[in-house]
Amino acid sequence: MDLINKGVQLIRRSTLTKKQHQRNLSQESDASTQPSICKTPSITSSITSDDGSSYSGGDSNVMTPAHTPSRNSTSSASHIPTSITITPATASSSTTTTPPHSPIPDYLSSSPVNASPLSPLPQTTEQSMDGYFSIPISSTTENSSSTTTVVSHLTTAPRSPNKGVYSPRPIHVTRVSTHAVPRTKAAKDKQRRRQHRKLRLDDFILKRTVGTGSFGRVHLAQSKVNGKHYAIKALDKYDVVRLKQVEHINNEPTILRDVSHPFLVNLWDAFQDDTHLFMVMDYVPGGELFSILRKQKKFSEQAAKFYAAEIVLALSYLHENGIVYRDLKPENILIDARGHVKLTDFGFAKRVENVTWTVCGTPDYLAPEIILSKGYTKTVDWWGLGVLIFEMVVGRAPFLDKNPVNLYQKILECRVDWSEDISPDLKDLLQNLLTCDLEARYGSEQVMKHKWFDDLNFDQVLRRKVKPPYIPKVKDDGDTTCFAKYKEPSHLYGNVRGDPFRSKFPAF
Ligand SMILES: Nc1ncnc2c1ncn2[C@@H]1O[C@H](COP(=O)(O)OP(=O)(O)OP(=O)(O)O)[C@@H](O)[C@H]1O
Repeated sequence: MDLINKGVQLIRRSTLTKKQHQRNLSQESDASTQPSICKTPSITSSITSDDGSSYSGGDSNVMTPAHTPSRNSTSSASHIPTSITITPATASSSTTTTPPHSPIPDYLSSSPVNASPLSPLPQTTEQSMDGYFSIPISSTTENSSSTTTVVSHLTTAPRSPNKGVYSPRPIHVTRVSTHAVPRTKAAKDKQRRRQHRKLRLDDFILKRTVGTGSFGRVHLAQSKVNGKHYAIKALDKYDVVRLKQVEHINNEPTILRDVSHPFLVNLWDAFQDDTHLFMVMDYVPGGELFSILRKQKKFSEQAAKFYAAEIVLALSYLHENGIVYRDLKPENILIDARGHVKLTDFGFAKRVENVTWTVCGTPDYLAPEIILSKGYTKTVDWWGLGVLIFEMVVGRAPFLDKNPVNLYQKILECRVDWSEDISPDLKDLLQNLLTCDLEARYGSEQVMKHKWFDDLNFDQVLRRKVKPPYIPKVKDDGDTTCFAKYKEPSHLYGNVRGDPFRSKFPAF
């Protein structure tokens, strides 16, 4: 009981610290249409014992203020329908017997990895709406074992940078990889990402903001080399340091560089200038699952099953690679042009050998073992999956209370506010995910074999062969209609000033 009080007190302190920053959708212009769910900010804090000492093994030893979001959106995404036709999954009825293991097998030829920002597009290559390009990077060969410098063959043409109009220009691309031919698709993807020089802001035309977070914003950006669109997350170094998030922020590119999976966002590079940190990712044009859920209010079980299955595979891949994600929520699930998911925001993801202690995540989604300040493992992500599925099907989180202390008590007692909307099979699955008994809580294999997923073939899911319930209407790879509008900053990046923080961010 002592431990519970300590945990709840810790959360209370943490929550109050961040309350002033807390924003939710009621601040958006179309607040009248919002359902009962709100965008919930992520929090982080290390566990400090009564005597003030820190538990070893945590991410940081200091009680940190919240990982505070500031979503300054001024209107909601315009293209998301208020009702979507949910088509049952088209996969065969057989259940997967072998859960897909890391690394991603070769048969995933339709790689989710996009064209490199420095890779010119051959004129014969058609730009695909989901960002798939089947071109090799530049004119290098994959099994070359030496470092070569190549020059693309694009013709020079005048650009209109101010209007953001793309015209190709030649660029020198240095091949830095000298590795042997990669054996797997994942390895190939990783190698492709290393095959260009370090990116810089000047390689892109920065366009509108598509999302905001605690320390900065995510821009749509267009490569000056190939005209393709990317997402650039820009974070203010000063804020990151002030809010003691240096380690988390370094974790994000470090982990993203190491992963490659159809349902994870792809990172091309991370770099910094004097004032900001930048991450260049594939742009995922369908917007947040959160926005779709908000407009829909809730999903049919069949639709929820589709999203859940893709997330199950993403989490399983991360766990097999020793990574715990720790911030599962609809805000962090993006929808690509074909309607498949891309998990983004790896700010809380961490390589975990055994257990970790940091209190981080989003209040509604916090697992009991995190609140209890117990060491925890990847089991927290399976708890998060339970909360996510519940929220998709019911339209609200399973544990709700305006008072954070009561909310955490409910979580600790696993007092789920069940709904009639849930089928017996799903209830059984959720009871095995939303359980405080860590030994009993389902993991990857048990989830995939559960009867709720009986009509879904996970091999088909992994191959992106199951038909998504909702396909966003995007007209080109830089379409932003699925994203809310945000107030743009008056001045952008590139200020040159003394930079005392550069060495704190080796991952950039
Ligand atoms: N690759 C992407 N393509 C399109 N939009 C993106 C992409 N990455 C992020 N976004 C948008 O930007 C928003 C903020 O991104 P992200 O969550 O990574 O930032 P953050 O600073 O870590 O946020 P928070 O502080 O809430 O954790 C996302 O919710 C999403 O709407």
